[in-house]
Amino acid sequence: MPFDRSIKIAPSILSADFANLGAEIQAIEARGADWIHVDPMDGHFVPNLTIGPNVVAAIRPHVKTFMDVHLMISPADPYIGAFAKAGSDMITVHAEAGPHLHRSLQSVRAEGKMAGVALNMTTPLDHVADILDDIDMILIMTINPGFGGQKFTHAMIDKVARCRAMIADRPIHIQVDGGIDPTTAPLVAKAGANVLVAGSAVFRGGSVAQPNIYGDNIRAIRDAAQAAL
Ligand SMILES: O=C(CO)[C@@H](O)[C@H](O)COP(=O)(O)O
Ligand SMILES: [Fe+2]
Repeated sequence: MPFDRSIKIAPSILSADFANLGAEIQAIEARGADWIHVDPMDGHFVPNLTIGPNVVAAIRPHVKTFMDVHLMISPADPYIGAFAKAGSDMITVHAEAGPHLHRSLQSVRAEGKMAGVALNMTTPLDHVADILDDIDMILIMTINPGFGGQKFTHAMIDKVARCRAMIADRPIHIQVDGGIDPTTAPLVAKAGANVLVAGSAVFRGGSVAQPNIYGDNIRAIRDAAQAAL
């Protein structure tokens, strides 16, 4: 199958109602979510504690699309097996999480999962330039990781463009995460990102009782991004 570089909207369930995660996932998938983005955080690599492998396993039966797991855990290696067995489709590790990024990627692929690398805003593209064959996705952070609802960092647009040039025609997704909404989505899409994570901009104003708002929010982000291509 040819590599699919079309725009994908990946709602971050960090902004969902945690008391209703299964229903929230069903609601956003029924209204256009392409991937489900999950944000495990360890209270050490980032100053927040969120989701562990048990929760990922619990929501897995509700995810019919693609489970994209962004590990904000350092070191990640001791937990890769657990998140793989919980049903992740993509496991993304931070380049800064250490101690050996390439070994982490090997572990993810050995579990039969797709392997992503997240780069914090101050981490240069050089960290992945020599290992592109071992990567399925590069996640360019557009905020400091740890919390939803932060403001997009415009300086990252040029980094996305340089990442697009670096990967050329390789089958690697470029994901952006942080402050993506209908205003910022076209900027990153034009620069070359094809997987747009959005938490607050998807869940804002909606609920499982008012799910059509999720559909409106997803559509607004996708339409804005596609109009820029
Ligand atoms: O990884 C993270 C936060 O560290 C994200 O996935 C956020 O959940 C995105 O939230 P918004 O900026 O879209 O509200
Ligand atoms: Fe994330």
